Amino acid sequence: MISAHSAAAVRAAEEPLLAARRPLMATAAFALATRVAAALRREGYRVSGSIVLLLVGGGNNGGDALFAGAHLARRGCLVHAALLGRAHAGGLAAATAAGVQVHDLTEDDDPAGAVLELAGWSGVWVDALVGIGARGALREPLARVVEALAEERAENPGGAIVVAVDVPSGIGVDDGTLPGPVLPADVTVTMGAPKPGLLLPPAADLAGRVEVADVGLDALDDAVPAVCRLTGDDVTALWPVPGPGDHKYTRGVLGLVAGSQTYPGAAVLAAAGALRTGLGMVRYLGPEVPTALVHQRFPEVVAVPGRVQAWVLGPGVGPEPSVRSEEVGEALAAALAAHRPVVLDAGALALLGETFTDLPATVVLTPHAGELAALLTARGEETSREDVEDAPARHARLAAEITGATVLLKGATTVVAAPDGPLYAQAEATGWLATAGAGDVLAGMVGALLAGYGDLLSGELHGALPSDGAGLPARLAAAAALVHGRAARTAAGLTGEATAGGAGAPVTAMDVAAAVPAALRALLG
Ligand SMILES: NC(=O)C1=CN([C@@H]2O[C@H](COP(=O)(O)OP(=O)(O)OC[C@H]3O[C@@H](n4cnc5c(N)ncnc54)[C@H](OP(=O)(O)O)[C@@H]3O)[C@@H](O)[C@H]2O)[C@H](O)CC1
Ligand SMILES: [K+]
Repeated sequence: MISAHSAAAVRAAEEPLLAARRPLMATAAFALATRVAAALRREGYRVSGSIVLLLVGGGNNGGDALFAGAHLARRGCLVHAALLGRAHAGGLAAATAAGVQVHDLTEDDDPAGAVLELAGWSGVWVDALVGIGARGALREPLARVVEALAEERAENPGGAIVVAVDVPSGIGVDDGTLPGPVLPADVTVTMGAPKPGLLLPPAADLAGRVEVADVGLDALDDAVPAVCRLTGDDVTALWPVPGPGDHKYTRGVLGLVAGSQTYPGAAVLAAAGALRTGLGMVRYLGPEVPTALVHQRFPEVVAVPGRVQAWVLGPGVGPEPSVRSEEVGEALAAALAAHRPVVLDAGALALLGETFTDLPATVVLTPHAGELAALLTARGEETSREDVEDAPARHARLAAEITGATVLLKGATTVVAAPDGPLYAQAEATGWLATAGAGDVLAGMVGALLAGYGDLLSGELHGALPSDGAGLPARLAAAAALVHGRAARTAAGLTGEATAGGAGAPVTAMDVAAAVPAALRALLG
């Protein structure tokens, strides 16, 4: 699992080390210099003779860069430091002594112009304007400098390598927002632990490859992270693998109230997602047309009421009141009365405006940005789709707090929030996954996992959730998002790992469901 910690948690972890006079900045700077050199070599450049431009702000973030610049100068780099704030005194002294050429632009009439000129000769730009000490959007003149560099980079994408120190300057460190201009990085060398903004959209998209420099912040090992990203190993540990003694009720039965006469296909897609995820049985309850379609594709689905351990309600049901949405409401009331975990998708989300106001975290909402905006607005928090897209984590958390439910916000990076505990941010998806029906498949997958843990989540097995059980629905939802993304990559002809390159090819939602077993095989072995 990749764990990100807030700026405050990192400072708290630093405190005792700084009090004990541990040379954190020296460690950070050495790691930064090493990573800059590695980035140069990866691009096929020699370290010695490369020209490096340090963009130095007035805090310790700039200090890291100045000390790193001294190391790089000693390794034969030609290092320029553009000072855009009152520079860290020790760092400046070390840099000057090592032969770094210092350009004090604090009083310059046109600092953006001066920086652009230096940037034009340089093979690496080290962004050390602000780190975790940033408050809000970059102020002038930093904003202008960053805008000019970002424009230059956009026009000349194969140009300099951009290395951000700790975070790309100016991102919302704790919430992943972009309050103002930010220079996109190729590499972010982050100190001690990733910061939430390096995992959360939209800021995470500007961080490039995130490399963690170990500066010995051991206290973070025991701290609850602010944001997590599950990796394949976490999913392997979490996925319910049946043993020889299992039968369909121990594996989990999922009740599915999805699809309508208007949108019958969603029933098939949600059933496909659930069945490919692996569970004991899908019990489908719906009108004639979707039932026939489901049976045509999956004869194993049972279409009569009976015992169920978790529910998926709403895919393929419109948001407007209808007979079908009433059925969804009745199923939700029954599921809640039986303390069963539930996934609420599409039309089911529209029920949460006035009724079902106080939900347990075992209810997982799976909105996209527009649906989340509508839900929040219906709950008195006027919100647009753009508001959600600008700050997905904040809005997912707000919806979780207001409803009590776990919220899986779909997007290129899927964010999962519970009313408390860490957020999850899963970024396995490929652009090909943005296709009709992919959300129905995901709802079925989350439902199947909840069904697998259904008796546990209902408190039936142990009378109570295990100690980490409060976060279990969020973890399961994040695991489903990971496998959904990897299945899409597999179906698109890409390798399962999100870091691998290649363009791939289009996929349908059914292709994604069909590729879930292959994605799982790669994970479960
Ligand atoms: N603590 C340590 O020994 C270590 C820290 N590391 C690195 O340090 C930074 C955090 O350093 P800090 O000095 O606390 O803060 P920053 O450098 O991130 O930023 C502070 C300066 O930035 C100015 N500022 C703040 N917000 C803005 C803004 N929106 N626009 C422009 N300028 C801004 C601020 O000026 P003020 O006038 O607002 O006070 C400061 O000048 C951390 O990120 C690490 O890189 C080491 O890595 C480990 C040791
Ligand atoms: K920075």
